[in-house]
Amino acid sequence: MNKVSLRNVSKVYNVGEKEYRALDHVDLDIEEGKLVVILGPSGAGKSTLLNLIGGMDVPTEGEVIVNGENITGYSENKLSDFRAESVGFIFQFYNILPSLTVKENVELINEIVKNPLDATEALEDVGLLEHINKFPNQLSGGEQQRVSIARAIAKNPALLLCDEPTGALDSQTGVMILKILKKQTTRERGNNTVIIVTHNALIADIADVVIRVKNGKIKSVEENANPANIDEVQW
Ligand SMILES: Nc1ncnc2c1ncn2[C@@H]1O[C@H](COP(=O)(O)OP(=O)(O)OP(=O)(O)O)[C@@H](O)[C@H]1O
Repeated sequence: MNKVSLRNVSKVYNVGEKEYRALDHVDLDIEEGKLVVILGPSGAGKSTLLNLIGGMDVPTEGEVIVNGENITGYSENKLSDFRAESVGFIFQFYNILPSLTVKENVELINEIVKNPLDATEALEDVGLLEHINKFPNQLSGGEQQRVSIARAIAKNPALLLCDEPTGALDSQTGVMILKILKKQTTRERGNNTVIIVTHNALIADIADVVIRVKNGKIKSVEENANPANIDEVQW
């Protein structure tokens, strides 16, 4: 089953009299339970693609279908409900609340979704068990990023969208996070689909599917018949 389908999708930004075509008539299908990596040079349209798939932005033209729902034309409120129920985000910006402890930041998710994973378990997954009672300003940058990853994992969303999730992390911690992201796609966690935007071509080796984007167009979609073992990835 397709988790995500884009039909003839374009995104045009108008700044003054100038027009920027961030995505140009894109057609794309992504199956459920896949670990997908999107590669491409700066300005290629990768983040725009992620934003449209996650219902954070709307296309200028075309249709976006996620989980069988055609989200094109949804009102702001409906898009917000869709994001809350079905989508998890991991960004370069951590978006954690400074006045809450690590554990409380992850437990926030209990107010949004019906069947979250246990916050402590998610924090153990990302290697932060010993830091759960600290406040964010008592953590390193990489640890703060892992809190936001734990929160996204605890939500256990059908679609997990990640923009440079290992950007601030060393190779060893990055590998740990990639393993967790991969685990999200297993049947045990519900065949979730994980889409990772990255500049790190090494990460593409472990993906089930690699999508290359250039100048707002999909250049190629390749299935990896034998994804590399995550433990062998180093950068
Ligand atoms: N709000 C906006 N207004 C105008 N142009 C925009 C806007 N957002 C993105 N763009 C343009 O759309 C194009 C695609 O941007 P996008 O952020 O999707 O690229 P990207 O592939 O994610 O790049 P990077 O790897 O540098 O993050 C770029 O040329 C960018 O300047």
